[in-house]
Amino acid sequence: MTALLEIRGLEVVFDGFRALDGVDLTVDQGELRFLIGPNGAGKTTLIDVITGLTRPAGGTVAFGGADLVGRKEHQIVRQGIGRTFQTSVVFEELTVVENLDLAASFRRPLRTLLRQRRGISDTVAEALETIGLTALAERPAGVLSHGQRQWLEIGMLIAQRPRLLLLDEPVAGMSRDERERTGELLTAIAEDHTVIVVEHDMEFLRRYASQVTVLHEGRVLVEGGVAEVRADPRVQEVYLGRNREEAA
Ligand SMILES: Nc1ncnc2c1ncn2[C@@H]1O[C@H](COP(=O)(O)OP(=O)(O)OP(=O)(O)O)[C@@H](O)[C@H]1O
Repeated sequence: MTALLEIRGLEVVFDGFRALDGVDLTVDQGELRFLIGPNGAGKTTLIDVITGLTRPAGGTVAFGGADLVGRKEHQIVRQGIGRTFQTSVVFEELTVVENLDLAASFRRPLRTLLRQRRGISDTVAEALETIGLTALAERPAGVLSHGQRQWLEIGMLIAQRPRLLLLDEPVAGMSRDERERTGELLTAIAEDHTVIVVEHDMEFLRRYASQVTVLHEGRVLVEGGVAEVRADPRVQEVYLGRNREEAA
């Protein structure tokens, strides 16, 4: 496998506090990697550095061989990195398909955009099918349930055809059924994308993760297969401590 993302010695300092303290992370092309860690471990900060929102004090972030440090957010999006945010980016008054179309359009020249207005592009149709919202395509996004809205956001990312997707707590606030559907969605997406998922939900992790990186106090504590990571005493201590019985 080839490394798509190679992070070395990453450091982020906020007012003297080291939020990331020498993080190394390699994610191969086609991988589905889960990133976990207790509150304040640095997970969101790491995603923020990869996407250009936060500038590191030191270290390198190579994506497809090119260094991303110092690039602007929109340049990084154009390089092929898409992320979800904790806050929604869906336009409620637009339909599901219009939201997808808008997301897809950012790479298309204006002429193509106008031509394709009359029908759904293949990219949008594919995204719609992947997220399972075809039946709701013409409904305004404002009527969607919390789970459906999260899937739409994932669909909007896919429609931009990224090489790397970064998903920040995709099952937060979801019902059991929605979690299950999200797990299946992630598995499907991971077949042809590289995906990094930040997730707190241990049950979700147990069911859908294979490779896991555990962050703790701004460093990588442990990395490996999900079973191995869950069984690691250091992980149990810092992360699963409060769920030790469940983790056993
Ligand atoms: N802009 C900022 N200014 C100062 N400190 C910050 C800033 N952003 C994050 N931090 C601090 O950096 C540390 C890492 O935060 P981060 O949000 O990356 O953790 P996390 O692993 O995503 O946690 P959570 O699971 O709670 O989302 C925390 O102690 C946080 O308070």
